[in-house]
Amino acid sequence: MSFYNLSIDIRKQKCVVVGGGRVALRKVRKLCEADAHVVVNALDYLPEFYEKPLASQISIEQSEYSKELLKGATLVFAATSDFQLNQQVCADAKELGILVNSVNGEEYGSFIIPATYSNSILTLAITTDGQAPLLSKELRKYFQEKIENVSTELLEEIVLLRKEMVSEDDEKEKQGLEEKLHKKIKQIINQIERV
Ligand SMILES: C[C@@]1(CC(=O)O)c2cc3[nH]c(cc4nc(cc5[nH]c(cc(n2)[C@H]1CCC(=O)O)[C@@](C)(CC(=O)O)[C@@H]5CCC(=O)O)C(CC(=O)O)=C4CCC(=O)O)c(CCC(=O)O)c3CC(=O)O
Ligand SMILES: NC(=O)C1=CN([C@@H]2O[C@H](COP(=O)(O)OP(=O)(O)OC[C@H]3O[C@@H](n4cnc5c(N)ncnc54)[C@H](O)[C@@H]3O)[C@@H](O)[C@H]2O)C=CC1
Repeated sequence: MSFYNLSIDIRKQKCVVVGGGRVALRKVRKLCEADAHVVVNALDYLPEFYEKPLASQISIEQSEYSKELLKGATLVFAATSDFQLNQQVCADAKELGILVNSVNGEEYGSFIIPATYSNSILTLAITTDGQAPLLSKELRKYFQEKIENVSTELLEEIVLLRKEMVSEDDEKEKQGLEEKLHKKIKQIINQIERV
């Protein structure tokens, strides 16, 4: 199967995660990092769900699953250990026209989650189109270590330089800024290669 990748602005959007275990927790944490409005539905939860700061960022619906819970959601996650229930959540979300992720694999939901690492400017995302999640995780760790070494100041300089370049009308000046930009990018690559 081939996928189309995107980065979505999910701030304040309702996202429903069905499940209260280890995998659900991982999906919830990532959604909170992106400032989503996270509703978690399960009968029992790992203690981490009740710990701060996570507890104050999510709404816990401690009840049996019902399709009603999905209404108005932008994204849904079927993340329980009950395969049948996950299938039901996927079917309900699809019926409501909502994109859904299934922890049972790429063939059941409509999207999958890559292994990611983000600093303020750079985001690394690795996926195997569902075929080898552990490989995604281990490569994420490998590249994360390299990217963590990149200086924030240098990244910020690049962002500024790019802004200047885009708003510069004089062609010659623009070219000069582009050359500077390429030099800074080369410095970034050198920093990555040093690790
Ligand atoms: C399709 C997908 C759907 C989705 O969840 O979106 C999916 C599916 C499945 N994962 C399974 C197992 C494991 N998944 C992990 C870890 C991660 N899994 C993630 C994503 C994805 N997993 C999507 C595809 C991503 C891609 O394209 O590569 C990561 C990257 C992102 C995240 O979850 O946030 C996160 C690493 C985060 C990080 O550290 O960066 C580990 C390791 C661990 O937990 O430490 C194991 C155990 C080792 C193993 O089994 O390989 C199983 C079998 C379950 C069973 O045994 O029943 C299935 C179902 C199946 O394959 O049938
Ligand atoms: N996609 C991924 O990244 C991964 C997926 N998995 C899959 O995800 C599943 C969940 O794994 P974990 O979170 O580690 O399990 P877990 O045992 O920690 O949590 C399971 C959760 O499902 C809930 N649940 C189970 N049956 C339910 C029901 N009938 N109604 C309501 N809630 C119910 C439980 O209350 C619990 O909160 C595994 O069974 C496995 O198939 C496992 C590892 C990684």
